[in-house]
Amino acid sequence: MTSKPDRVVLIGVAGDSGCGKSTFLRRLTDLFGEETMTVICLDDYHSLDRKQRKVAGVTALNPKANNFDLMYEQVKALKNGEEIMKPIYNHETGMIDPPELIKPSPIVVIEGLHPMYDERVRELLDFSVYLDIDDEVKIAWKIQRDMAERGHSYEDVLAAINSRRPDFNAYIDPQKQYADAVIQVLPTNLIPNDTERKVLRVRLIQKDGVEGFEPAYLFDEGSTIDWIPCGRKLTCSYPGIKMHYGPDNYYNNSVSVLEVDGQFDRLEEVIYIESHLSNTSTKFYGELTELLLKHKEYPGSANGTGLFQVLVGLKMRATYERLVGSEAKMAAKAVSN
Ligand SMILES: Nc1ncnc2c1ncn2[C@@H]1O[C@H](COP(=O)(O)OP(=O)(O)OP(=O)(O)O)[C@@H](O)[C@H]1O
Ligand SMILES: O=C(CO)[C@H](O)[C@H](O)COP(=O)(O)O
Repeated sequence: MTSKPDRVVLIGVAGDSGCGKSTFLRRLTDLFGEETMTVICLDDYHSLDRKQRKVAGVTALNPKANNFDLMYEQVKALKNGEEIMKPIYNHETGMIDPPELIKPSPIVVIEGLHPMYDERVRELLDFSVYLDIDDEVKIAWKIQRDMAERGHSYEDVLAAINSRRPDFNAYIDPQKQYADAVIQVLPTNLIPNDTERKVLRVRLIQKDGVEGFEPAYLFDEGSTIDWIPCGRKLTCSYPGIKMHYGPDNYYNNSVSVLEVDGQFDRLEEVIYIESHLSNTSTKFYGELTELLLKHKEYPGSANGTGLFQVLVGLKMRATYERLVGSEAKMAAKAVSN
């Protein structure tokens, strides 16, 4: 991007480490393209490096280890279309590297532990999502990744999760009340006493009454529906698939919840589910399924995490188009007056 964008749309993606933020961002790149989107990892606003945190006895999740004033100033500047010199937190060395120049794109995504923590930063967001992974599932994912790819032992992974829990509960988890959409990942209800955590129950919690955000729904808006789609049009092996849709209350907000428990055997058959969903913000019939099929290999593609990540991505695209479109219309009106 060389020229200053007319309107920068700011998106927040929140979640703990290892909760699927990178996977979600890869799906967003499919929708927006790398040219249109700048991603800022908020780890870069750690004010204490790894050694200093150890000395001070605080985790990276603690606000004391982060510079929210600088985060606010720089995010605001990007939203105003200005360049910034962003610090860099180096995860390999645990130190803070010299800053880098960041130019704004039409879409700026801030992702990490604290996109909605500071009220000033939160107010700047045009759309936000919180990835809420249940502890049991988080442990299973982290163990799979950190043991296979990072050489950690089972005990190391468990100890790391436990040591972060108090600060996670105090500073990260409460942000979900501010999100426009929450993707909640839970153990399945379909297998009694499941310990494998391969089959998941995934809920998409969509805030009602947010300007320009029309929650997706199943069959009939506002009704409560339980649906077993398995049969002639959807192949399901054990333990099957159950879907649910209905209104609910979440942190004193009225929300619309969509839920998928189970796994898709054949991803191309998700078109059957898609054809019963409304307000998906797709541009053509089957776009949601097509986007899912584009990256079968991403973790979660065969369950509700993939489906809802794509759906939230489509909602972000609709927000972007609405804001850019309305700004363009306002500019045209100003010229004609
Ligand atoms: N939907 C999913 N289903 C199953 N496993 C998943 C899913 N999403 C993520 N994972 C697992 O969790 C790991 C972390 O995912 P990802 O890298 O997207 O998370 P992250 O939040 O960006 O992590 P970090 O901040 O630590 O880099 C993946 O390698 C994968 O093993
Ligand atoms: O929660 C995290 C976000 O990714 C990291 O633990 C945090 O950024 C500190 O990084 P490191 O463990 O590499 O020092």
